[in-house]
Amino acid sequence: MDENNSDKQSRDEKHSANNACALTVCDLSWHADDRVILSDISFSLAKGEMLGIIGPNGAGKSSLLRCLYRYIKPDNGTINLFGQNTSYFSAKEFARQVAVVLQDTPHHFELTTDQLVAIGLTPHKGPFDLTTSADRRLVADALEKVGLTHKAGQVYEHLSGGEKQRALIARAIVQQPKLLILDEPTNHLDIRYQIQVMELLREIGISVITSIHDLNLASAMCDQILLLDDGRCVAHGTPKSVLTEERISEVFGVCCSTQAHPQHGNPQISYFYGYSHSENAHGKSAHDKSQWDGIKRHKQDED
Ligand SMILES: Nc1ncnc2c1ncn2[C@@H]1O[C@H](COP(=O)(O)OP(=O)(O)OP(=O)(O)O)[C@@H](O)[C@H]1O
Repeated sequence: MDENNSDKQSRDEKHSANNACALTVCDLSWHADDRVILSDISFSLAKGEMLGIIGPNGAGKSSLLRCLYRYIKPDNGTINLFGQNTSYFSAKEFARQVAVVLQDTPHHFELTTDQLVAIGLTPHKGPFDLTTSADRRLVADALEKVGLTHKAGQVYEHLSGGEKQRALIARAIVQQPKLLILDEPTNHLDIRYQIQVMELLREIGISVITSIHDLNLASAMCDQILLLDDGRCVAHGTPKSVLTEERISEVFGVCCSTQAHPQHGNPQISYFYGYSHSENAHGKSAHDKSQWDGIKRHKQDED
């Protein structure tokens, strides 16, 4: 009897551990054209947390996201969502659980913004289901969240780049996913909407994985950061643990200094201009820390 109880307890503990962990990626690798693009990537993401994927151009950020949303099939590795291997999900089940916002989206011709946002309802509807007042409310609420209520009836193609981006995020909200994956969602946005969109993504309360180039925005908004370089995970952890001067200099080939942000306390990065490596992160020689330290001391002396 005792043994059964302890078995049950350990099963329950395992179950709740799985539930707390929204996504687990284990040993993921992918190659294309005889070249390794992603190599042995492993990480996990807790329920409700935001993970920022950062790294230089060509590091593999979009490729990793494509594996996660099943656009490409990795050669090796597993991706579990709330303890279930996503490769076994039907397309509809996957769409109920995972929403994706990409940089380049196909043309949506003459759809109005609210019609585009309503597409997010599709995985939850049968082929003959009619639009309900609850559906309309979901769409209206999502448009309000992204500040586009006044554009509801406007043709989506006529929106600005930033408005289109926010409309796509509204569509993802309407989809009510458990995991939201975004590829550089702040690209087209002015600074106000960059902050607003990232804050909105945090407020939704679901697990979010986003690639992002702005390291300061990632530092301010992400719970966890995964730093990729040449298809490998160089570091994974809190912004404070990942965004060190040495690592940023080494991976991105720039000279920088960090200090705690006065509001949130995570690293705020200042870049020194005119000192970047001429070669990119993959081709550059080993990071010469003393060189960067010398430059920083020199700049400080000058000031
Ligand atoms: N289908 C493919 N076939 C061949 N090579 C590919 C393919 N997809 C990606 N790559 C290569 O993999 C590398 C990583 O590309 P990826 O788009 O994932 O990088 P990224 O980190 O998102 O870059 P960026 O910051 O520039 O958007 C690049 O060198 C790219 O050319």
